[in-house]
Amino acid sequence: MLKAEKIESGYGQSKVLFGLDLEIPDKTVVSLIGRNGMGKTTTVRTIMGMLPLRAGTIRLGDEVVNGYRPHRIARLGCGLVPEGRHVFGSLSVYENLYATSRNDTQGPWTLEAVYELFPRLFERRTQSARTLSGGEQQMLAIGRALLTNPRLLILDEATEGLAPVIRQEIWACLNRLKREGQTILLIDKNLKEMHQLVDRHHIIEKGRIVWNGSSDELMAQPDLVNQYLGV
Ligand SMILES: Nc1ncnc2c1ncn2[C@@H]1O[C@H](COP(=O)(O)OP(=O)(O)OP(=O)(O)O)[C@@H](O)[C@H]1O
Repeated sequence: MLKAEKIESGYGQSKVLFGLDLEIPDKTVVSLIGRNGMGKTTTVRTIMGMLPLRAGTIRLGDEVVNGYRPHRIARLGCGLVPEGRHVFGSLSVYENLYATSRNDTQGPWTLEAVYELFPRLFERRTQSARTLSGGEQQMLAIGRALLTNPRLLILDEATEGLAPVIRQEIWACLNRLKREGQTILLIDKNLKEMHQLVDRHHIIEKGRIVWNGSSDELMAQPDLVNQYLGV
C-alpha cells in the first residue's frame, strides 16, 4: 500500500527525518511510536505532501508520489485524522461531514455508515463542531476521513487527551475498521490498547526507524520500551 524509503524532510534549515523507512502493507495496522519531538507528525506531513520531501521515495501502490500536493495524495486514497483534529468549529457536524465527502470515491463509507459507526455524531448532527467534546471532535475527524473511503487511514495521536470512556470507543472503532480490512497508520502512546490492533510497530528516534516488530516482540523487550518510549 505505502512504502517510504530513506525519506528526509524538515523545516527550513532544520532536518527532522534522516532516511526514514516505513512500509504499510495492504490491510494491516502499522504504528509509529516514539517520544515527543522524534518526528512522527513530520513523517505524516511528509507522506501527505504537506512538507516537501528532500530525499528518498514514497510509493502509494505502484505510483511514486514524490512531490505530489496534499489534495492529490488525498485523492489517491490517504485519509488523515490530524493531531488536534482541526474540525471546522463554526460548521455543524453534518456540514463538516458533508464538506469533506466526495462523490468520486467508491467504498462502504457514506454519511449513514458514519452515523451508524458513531451514533453520537447523528445525535449531534445540527450542533456546531466547536461545542463538541474532544472525543466527539475526534469521532468527527475520523468520520470525515472515512467519508473519503481511504485506502490508507492515518491517525496522528488517535486518543491523546481524551476521557478514558471515549478512548475505549475510539479503540473499539479502530478494531472494527481493522476487522473490515482497513489499512491504518496509527500514532498513539497507549501500548496496551494497541497490542491487539497493531500488526507491526515502528519505533522512531531522531527521525529514523530504530526498531520494528510485532506487539508481542515489543512487549517482550521492556528495555526497548524504556529506552525509546520512556514509559
Ligand atoms: N512547524 C515547525 N517548524 C519548525 N520545527 C518544527 C515544526 N514542527 C515540528 N518541528 C520540530 O520537528 C521535530 C519533530 O517534531 P514532530 O512534531 O514531528 O514530532 P512528534 O514525534 O510528532 O512529537 P509530538 O508527539 O510532540 O507531536 C521537533 O524537534 C519539532 O520541534
